[in-house]
Amino acid sequence: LNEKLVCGYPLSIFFIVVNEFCERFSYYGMRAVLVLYFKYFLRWDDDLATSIYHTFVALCYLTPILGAIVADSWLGKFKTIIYLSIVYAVGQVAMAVSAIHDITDSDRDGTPDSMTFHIVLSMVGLFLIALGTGGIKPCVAAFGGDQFGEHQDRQRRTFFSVFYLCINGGSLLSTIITPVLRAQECGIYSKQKCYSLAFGVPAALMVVALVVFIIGSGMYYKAEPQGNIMLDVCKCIGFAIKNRYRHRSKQYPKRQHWMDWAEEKYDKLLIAQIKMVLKVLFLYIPLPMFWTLFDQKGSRWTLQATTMDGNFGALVIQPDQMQTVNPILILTLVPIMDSLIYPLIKKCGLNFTSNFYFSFILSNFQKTLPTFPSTSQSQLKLLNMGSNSVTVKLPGNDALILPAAQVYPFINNCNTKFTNLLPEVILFKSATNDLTSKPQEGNNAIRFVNGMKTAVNVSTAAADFGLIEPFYYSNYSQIKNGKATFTLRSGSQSCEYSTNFGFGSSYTFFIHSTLVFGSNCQDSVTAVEDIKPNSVHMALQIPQYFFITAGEVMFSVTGLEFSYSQAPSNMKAVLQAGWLFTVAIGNFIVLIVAELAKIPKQWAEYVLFASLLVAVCVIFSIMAYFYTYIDPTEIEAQFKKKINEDDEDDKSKPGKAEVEMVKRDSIKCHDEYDKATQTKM
Ligand SMILES: C[C@H](N)C(=O)N[C@@H](CCCCN)C(=O)O
Repeated sequence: LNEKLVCGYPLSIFFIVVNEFCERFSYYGMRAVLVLYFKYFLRWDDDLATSIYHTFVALCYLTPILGAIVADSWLGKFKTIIYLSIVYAVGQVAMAVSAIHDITDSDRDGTPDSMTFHIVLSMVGLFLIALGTGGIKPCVAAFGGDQFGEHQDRQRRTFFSVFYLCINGGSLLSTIITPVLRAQECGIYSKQKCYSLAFGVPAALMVVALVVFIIGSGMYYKAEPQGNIMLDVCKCIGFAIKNRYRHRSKQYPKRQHWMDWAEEKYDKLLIAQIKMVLKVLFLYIPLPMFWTLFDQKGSRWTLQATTMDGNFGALVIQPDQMQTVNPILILTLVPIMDSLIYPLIKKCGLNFTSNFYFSFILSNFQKTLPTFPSTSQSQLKLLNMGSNSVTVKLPGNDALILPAAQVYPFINNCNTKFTNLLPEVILFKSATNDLTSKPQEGNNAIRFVNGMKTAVNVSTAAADFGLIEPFYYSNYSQIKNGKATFTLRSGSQSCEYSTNFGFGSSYTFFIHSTLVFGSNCQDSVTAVEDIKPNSVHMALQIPQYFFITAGEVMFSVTGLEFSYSQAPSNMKAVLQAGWLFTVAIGNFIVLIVAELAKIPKQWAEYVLFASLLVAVCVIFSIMAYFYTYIDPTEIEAQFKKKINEDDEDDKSKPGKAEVEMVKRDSIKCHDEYDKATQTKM
């Protein structure tokens, strides 16, 4: 093993933890902005964005099985990590390139002309990333563990804690940084949200991760591939099922466990080890439901944050930055749990690792959208541009008093004819480009109506509304939250109008006919709220993050330890892959619900998930209650002792010992065992 020690730790593990930090930065940084990239760059709806996001996450947790097989039976962990990291980095670069809108923006209007190119490239990129990140996942942690000798148990445990903190450190930094990069504007011909930079930095970090890992190359202990234990396990289970089926008639005596039907061909130790694994895998059945809720942080919760108010005083939080709450809480909760809560619970005589906990999603809902006309209706807006109130009578409706400089939104059936309106009342039918949904990414959609008899030019530092003809209105422009000052210009004369914006609102500003340029035009513009600003604060997501993270600390960290401690020595990787597989299933459940169930109300979907988790928790508690802890090392030692004793006996029986030797090695040499038993017959 590694000779170079620093403070009692092999020097090589420093390269491994730095590699993990950079790799997790790369993964979580890209993941943080992914759903917004789908929605705002590829222009997918919420359900499609959520589905593709969860398909990707599910794929990331299916590929560990592939990585474990390649590493164990062919390349070894070191080479597998190197090769798959290259695939991973290429995938990240493909994502960054796919987000450059200028590549296909031949008319230079800021939107890609061939969306297919961007979709195909980003899907290829995501596939390569899933292959890379999932493939190396079971290898990196195990490779780190391999660097410690038998006598370094304490150091190995500390390594795994530091490893988990590195995961969350990388995740924390990247979920702060990449949303900031995404919010920047960049481009060659036109400026757009900088998704290419938000994906480019994670790509660079993956290259750094690879380089750091290669630098440590000379210092690692590289265990040789041990043969494919996963294949052996599958073959043994397959044989047991086949053999049980062949001997289904009542004339054959029953065996204690169905796996015992593999005894004719397979070693008793392997069978005992498989029984241990199956026992744990059975306990895993309810687990995917936790991941179903947990992994919605990156999809539904981020989309929910886009409709919320992110103003934290001195700090304005981007919707995707809310995901940082999870690693911040992990970094604070894990030390608190480890040093305070767990020892306290232990003192009370409870075995904590046997308990799994759950969290509920506290969903908050908001209604800041107005009632929009149905397909059989149209929307009218009445604007009194005069200086006195007027009474308006619309056919089939009561007379209404419309105060000066006020707008009245009115929904009616398309066929109604309006006549005899007072000349100072402007009647305009909402144009097809009226907003019917919240403006993108917490921005405000603003337009102007010119009630003057002369054309007016309106602009701000961020947007130009152009020249608005008399009694016409401009197109919408996106304005960020905070104070905005609009300059209204007619010929050489101008005046300024300032107002404050929140998040996600839409306003129509009416320029009065009475406006006098050169004076203060603050009182000559009326703001009419078409869509209310986001009224629910993003801080309300913090409790739901707290609960889900508390669940993660108690469930994920203890679950990992549980999987490791209950796995036979040669099947630790098998169970790690099984554990990660539950994450994949969890993401498939979101996929099924988002795509197939199509629950119209978001709150109903949240309630469904929370109820399912409660039900699963009850079932899981019952299963956990009946689970009896085992000590795999003890069981394996007993088997080995028995084999040694049998060996001693067999030495005195010439001929038989040779056959039994072959039988013992049958995990790897089934064919030899078959031949040996045939010879014996
Ligand atoms: C960042 C997050 N708190 C974390 O620690 N993630 C772990 C486990 C993820 C399991 C399912 N998404 C990681 O290895 O990234």
